[in-house]
Amino acid sequence: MRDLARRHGPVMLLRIGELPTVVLSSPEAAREVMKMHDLAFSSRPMSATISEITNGGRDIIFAPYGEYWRQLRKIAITELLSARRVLSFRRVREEEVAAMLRAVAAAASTRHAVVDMRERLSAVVTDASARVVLGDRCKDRDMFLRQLELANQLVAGFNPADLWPSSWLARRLSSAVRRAKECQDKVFRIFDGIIKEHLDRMNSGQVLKIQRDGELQIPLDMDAIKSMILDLFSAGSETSATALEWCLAELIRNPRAMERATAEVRHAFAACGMVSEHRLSDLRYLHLVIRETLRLHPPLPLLLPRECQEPCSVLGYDVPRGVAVIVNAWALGRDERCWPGGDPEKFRPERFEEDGGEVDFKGTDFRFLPFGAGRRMCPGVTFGLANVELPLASLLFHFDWEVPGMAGLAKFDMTETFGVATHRKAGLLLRPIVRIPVAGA
Ligand code: HEM
Repeated sequence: MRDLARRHGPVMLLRIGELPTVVLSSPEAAREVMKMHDLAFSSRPMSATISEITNGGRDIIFAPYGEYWRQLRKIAITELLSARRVLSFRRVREEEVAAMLRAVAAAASTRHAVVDMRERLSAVVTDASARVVLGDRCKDRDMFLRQLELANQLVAGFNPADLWPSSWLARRLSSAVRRAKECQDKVFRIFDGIIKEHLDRMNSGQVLKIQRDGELQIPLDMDAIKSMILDLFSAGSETSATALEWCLAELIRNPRAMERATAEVRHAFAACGMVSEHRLSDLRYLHLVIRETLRLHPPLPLLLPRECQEPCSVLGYDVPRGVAVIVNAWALGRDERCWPGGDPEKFRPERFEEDGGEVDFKGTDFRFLPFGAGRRMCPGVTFGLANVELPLASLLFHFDWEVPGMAGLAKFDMTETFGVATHRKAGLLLRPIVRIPVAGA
């Protein structure tokens, strides 16, 4: 889509199957949709597969703009995602990261000492999120992650039932809607088990307490609660784990950046022998690394689609009602016009330093939109960053990293997978070398 936009301009109308889809690929176009006409683009298109997975949009991500959505979003923010709440979950994150470090250190002491870091990163984020959202680890975590991965592919929408919604035949021939239903059933069954175990406990997790304690304007039944929990996992864990994986992969591929980030964290925490969350804000370069990673690899490269609710004009082009609108954040992050520091394809965290720290992802700078912007902007920025910062800093503090059997770093594969969230296609098999011992390992 980036290459097409270079030929046809920053506002393109694509007809994908039966679906007219407007693709925006410049900061100016993104600003018009997410700021000037934000209200008109504050709902999302609903496909047959998304409808199955979200119970017809009874979750936060796909609920139509309105009172129901506002209530769900408010609950998620007050119970889970506000800066104060995120801070209060610090101990959970520290415990989960400590467990991951012990497991990596144990693997480092074996003869082959190769660790599947994707698996580890995914596990640490999922376990920490499960403890916060549900009140305990998810026993069926691996099965759950497989279902999330499947949902990630299905909701991308490239199946006949979603592309030709008016066709009875396409719906019959496509297995996607059936698979989406099965996927939702399996995930809800996992939640049922956890909910049953914890509903009566005092520590039953932030989201489960809402239904019991809350005086809600619009009452939520258990299916709505489960849809919301699924959202907080799918939007939260998958994105944070993906960002973490790209951070580590980029550092491996860029030894100078790795050296600088490692030196910084080892210097900052030398006296404590471990990384603790309350001083993470001292790590200036690490934050530049995270920003640069999100620029090159926004975990949701096309954000989440919006739908035009009333006819609008975007950069002089008419956008009719009902059209899906996609902002190509991946293309914005790699646009040479937006990143004057030079070579936008290159991983160079220093570019954010040279910029005087001005460019941020708070939804006001339309060159850099890893979390989107406007009313439907990601409410989980603080939670997501907390999921990335502590594990990343800790892994650099305790270990050096090698890629086993790699002839040269140029061969380190950065190909992306297909899906709403895109992670690296190749696994992240790395050899950790302990530099600073891990407590309890
Ligand atoms: C690095 C981590 C994350 C990234 C890159 C990310 C990115 C995004 C993006 C691009 C959107 C769509 C925004 C738009 O339409 O303008 C979004 C929406 C959303 N995100 Fe995140 N996210 C992250 C972490 C999280 C976390 C940790 C949570 C919760 C635990 C979360 C919950 C949500 C929800 C509920 C929405 C839907 C908001 C709505 O439609 O009103 N995200 N996220």
